[in-house]
Amino acid sequence: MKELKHLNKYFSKYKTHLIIGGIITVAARIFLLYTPRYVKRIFVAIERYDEAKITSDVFKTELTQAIIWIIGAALIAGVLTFFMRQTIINVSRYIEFDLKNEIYEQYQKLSLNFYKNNRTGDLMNRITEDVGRVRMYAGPAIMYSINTVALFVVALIYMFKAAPTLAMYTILPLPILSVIIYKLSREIHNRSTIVQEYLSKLSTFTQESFSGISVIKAYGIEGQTSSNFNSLALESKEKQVNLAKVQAWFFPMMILLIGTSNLLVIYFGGMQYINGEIESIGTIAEFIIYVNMLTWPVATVGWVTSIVQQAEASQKRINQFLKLEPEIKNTVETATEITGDITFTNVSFTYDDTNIQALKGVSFNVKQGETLAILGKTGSGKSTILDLIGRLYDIDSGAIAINDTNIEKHNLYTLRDNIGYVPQDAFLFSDSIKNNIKFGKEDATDEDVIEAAKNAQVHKNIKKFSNGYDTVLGERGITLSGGQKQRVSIARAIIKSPKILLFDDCLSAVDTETEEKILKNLNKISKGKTSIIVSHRVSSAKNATKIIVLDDGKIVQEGTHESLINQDGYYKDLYLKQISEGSSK
Ligand SMILES: Nc1ncnc2c1ncn2[C@@H]1O[C@H](COP(=O)(O)OP(=O)(O)OP(=O)(O)O)[C@@H](O)[C@H]1O
Repeated sequence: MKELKHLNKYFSKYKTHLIIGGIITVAARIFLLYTPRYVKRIFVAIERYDEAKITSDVFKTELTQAIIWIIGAALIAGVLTFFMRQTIINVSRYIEFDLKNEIYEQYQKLSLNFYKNNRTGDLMNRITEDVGRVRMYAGPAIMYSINTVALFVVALIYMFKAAPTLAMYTILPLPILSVIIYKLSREIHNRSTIVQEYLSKLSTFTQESFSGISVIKAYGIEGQTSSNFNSLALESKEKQVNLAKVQAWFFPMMILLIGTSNLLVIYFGGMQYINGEIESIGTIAEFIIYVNMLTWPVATVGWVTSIVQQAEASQKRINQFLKLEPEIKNTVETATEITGDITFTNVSFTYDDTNIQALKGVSFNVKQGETLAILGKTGSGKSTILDLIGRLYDIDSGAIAINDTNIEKHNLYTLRDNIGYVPQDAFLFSDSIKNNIKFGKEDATDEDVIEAAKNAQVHKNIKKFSNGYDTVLGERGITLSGGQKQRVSIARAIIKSPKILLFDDCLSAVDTETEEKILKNLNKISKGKTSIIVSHRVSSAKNATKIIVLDDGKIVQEGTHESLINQDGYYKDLYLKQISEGSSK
């Protein structure tokens, strides 16, 4: 129960609901237990009438009173049971909601490394499946526990008052029942975990084959994919059948044990009645009802134990993530000023997971209003520089300063708020084009969106879609071409009008003519802002204030376009290659 202590703050938050729920539960059980006692009274009345100890009128009155009590108590117990669920089960839904939000917020805070080290499926599972299991503890488990304890205590008091020896015999099989149900529940849980694993394998497989359907068709491997699916589905079916086998034991066991308890009551009750140890045959009827009423709650002891164990395991998995401290910490609470002067001094950085040293002593400076272009072979560290400016990772040595203040001394949120970042792989959400652009600035007007799209040279394309800016992208909507995606992503960055614009090879999928137009627009809108353009094309870099060329994490060339084309090296070679390619087209 150590891990489940995390939920105490929520229990305390909803304590009023829980206390009321508890009181209602106890009251409902008290009313429920009126039935066996009044059934006994009916039997006693019949016996006394039979023995002519009471008149027909008295008998009728007693019978009517008992029936009214039974119906009335059952109705009240029913209404109270409804409110019992409404309070306690609702609390479990509130806790589920709070816990999901807590986990989601924590996920948002954690750094990129966390996402690299954990699989998306696992993250999703903890926020859905695991929270679901914890909810079973916070709601049903607590409700059934109060229910069982209340029913048991009240019933035992009545039973021992009515016939102590018979009460002993009656409750004998109940612990056995509880242990059997516990064992069955555990086995059911183990097998259903395996079934869940197979279901998620199956859905991952199906999802991937649908996403990659064009590749599957192009390679003509539909048959092979179907047979892979078939074998996975076959294994999944076997696991389901295994689960069904254990589940099939549940009710027969219950029926067997209820039957045994009933037989014990009838046998020992009958003996005691014959020996005159109990006053009426009605006591046997009363006890049979008790046995049937107690069986389910006792069975739930085993079930609840297994729920608590599952919840403990799930909460442990949740706590593992909740206790993680984000690697990138915001150390400054108040907003700091960002102007756009960026200085790298001897910066080195190694990726933890791959141990690749992506930057080795990199130093450069770019002033507010200037444009820096970064070129270099693939894997030379260009994107890493951009990631470090946004503090997606913290550096190992050296220093990065923004307007002379170390980047770690800036408020992290102000810093990121002042950056417009266009990543290498433009990611667009399954939402309208308008919302995808507005993602950069939530309060942007339609005019702002159009303006940004025009500057990113994508307005004309968007206008051609029948729904224009309301066209939905992604799974539910249309797919944009690589170049269109890049331009929507550029519009999203520039709509923010940030102090620093970072473009990570984001013009690679557009033709040189469109590239030229976008660069011209960017030049216009980035007045007074700092821009860093990562590219493999000289055409993107030639107008930059400064160009640096990276090779294996080090700056190997630095200068302006004019100076670099007159210098032997990567830049000049690239320039010559690209103009010869251009002229041969
Ligand atoms: N997220 C990451 N985790 C681990 N290693 C990484 C990560 N990103 C990049 N690397 C490694 O760091 C080195 C520099 O990568 P980076 O993406 O900065 O290069 P790049 O110059 O932008 O390449 P490209 O032109 O192909 O985009 C590469 O060797 C790469 O394998």
